[in-house]
Amino acid sequence: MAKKIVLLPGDGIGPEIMESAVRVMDQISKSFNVTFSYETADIGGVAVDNHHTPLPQTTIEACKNADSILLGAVGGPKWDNIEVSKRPEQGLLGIRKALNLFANLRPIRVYKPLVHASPLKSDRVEGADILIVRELTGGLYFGTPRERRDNGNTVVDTLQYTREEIKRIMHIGFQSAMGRSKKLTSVDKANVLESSRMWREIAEEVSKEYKEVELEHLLVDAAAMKLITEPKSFDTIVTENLFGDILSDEASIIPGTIGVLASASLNDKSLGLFEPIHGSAPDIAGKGIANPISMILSVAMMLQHSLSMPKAAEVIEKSVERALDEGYHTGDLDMDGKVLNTVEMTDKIIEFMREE
Ligand SMILES: NC(=O)c1ccc[n+]([C@@H]2O[C@H](COP(=O)([O-])OP(=O)(O)OC[C@H]3O[C@@H](n4cnc5c(N)ncnc54)[C@H](O)[C@@H]3O)[C@@H](O)[C@H]2O)c1
Ligand SMILES: CC(C)[C@H](C(=O)O)[C@@H](O)C(=O)O
Ligand SMILES: [Mg+2]
Repeated sequence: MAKKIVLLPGDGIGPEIMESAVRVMDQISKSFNVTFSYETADIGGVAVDNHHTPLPQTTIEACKNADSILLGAVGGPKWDNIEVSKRPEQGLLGIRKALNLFANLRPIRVYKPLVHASPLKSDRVEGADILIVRELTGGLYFGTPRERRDNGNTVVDTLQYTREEIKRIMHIGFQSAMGRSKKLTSVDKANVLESSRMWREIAEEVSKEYKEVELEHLLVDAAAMKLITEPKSFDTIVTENLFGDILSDEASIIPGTIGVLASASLNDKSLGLFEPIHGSAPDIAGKGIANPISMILSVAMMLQHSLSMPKAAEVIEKSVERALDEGYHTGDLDMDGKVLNTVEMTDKIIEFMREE
């Protein structure tokens, strides 16, 4: 039976790179003799324009009935000054919450050809391979109250976590570390925040169930520094929502561009949403020059984590690596070789997929 994939292209470069994703899926379909059926739905700014809301009910329903979901990106200057409930980002936060996608996996791998694309010294980044496990449905992003008070002169955001929310993401962190090199760094701000002190307590508690995993705690400010100075000292990182957001963009310095970083957002069933970690890149949208690799590797993560097709995921990863290895890249990467646009880069990757 056909696997039902919901496509949420969104805004800015979202639709441009989603086109690459679908072409890659079509190639997988041919090579592995599987059928995918696609349903495209609106989210973010385009949904505000078409439906007056960044997350139409029809989009939520389509996602709930899907085998898997691919998302491009949301947001852009056009919608920056509209009322908060209509901001495109609310669509993304809303779908994460509606589907209970609490576990966000953000791998950072330095493919060999990217070693020289990084602004960091080559010997520091060569071989770096990190997985950031970001809690995605709690913390400052969702706590209430969140409001202006005192005639707009005071503002409140709330950082709230339940024990259960911390425990379940901690298990994902330990399980991920078990499948890697069995080292887990839990990042918090326990010298200041009560939420972080509870986070640390729970990390210790859960660690008793994973005796083989070496657990270390690191304060987020020090983690931010060490990520750049000693990226290879990290393996798996588990952290709360906001810290994970910031650290994962920072980590894009390691491979040299945010345009190659993909992510998986999973719930406790098998449903997942797969998307680049970057945004809608308004500065390059419409120019056809966006790096499609973040989106193409999101397809690979979907095949691996949600559709039980690890071999197909591997074919994609190998082809991406080969394209970079042969010097083909988009303009966001500072490396030798040939600069291609989005469509040409996708063509190259698909050409190599056919040869796998
Ligand atoms: N998941 C998401 O949908 C998501 C994530 C982050 C930001 N946003 C939204 O996107 C909008 C723009 O945000 P921003 O500019 O701060 O961050 P951004 O990630 O969109 O862009 C940051 C920089 O990275 C570059 N970049 C990003 N993706 C690229 C790619 N695939 N290829 C080449 N270059 C790429 C951009 O050109 C820009 O210079 C905002 O509205 C923001 O809220 C959405
Ligand atoms: C657009 C925004 C809501 C989102 C986040 O902060 O989670 C983005 O930055 C991300 O990293 O996916
Ligand atoms: Mg972010």
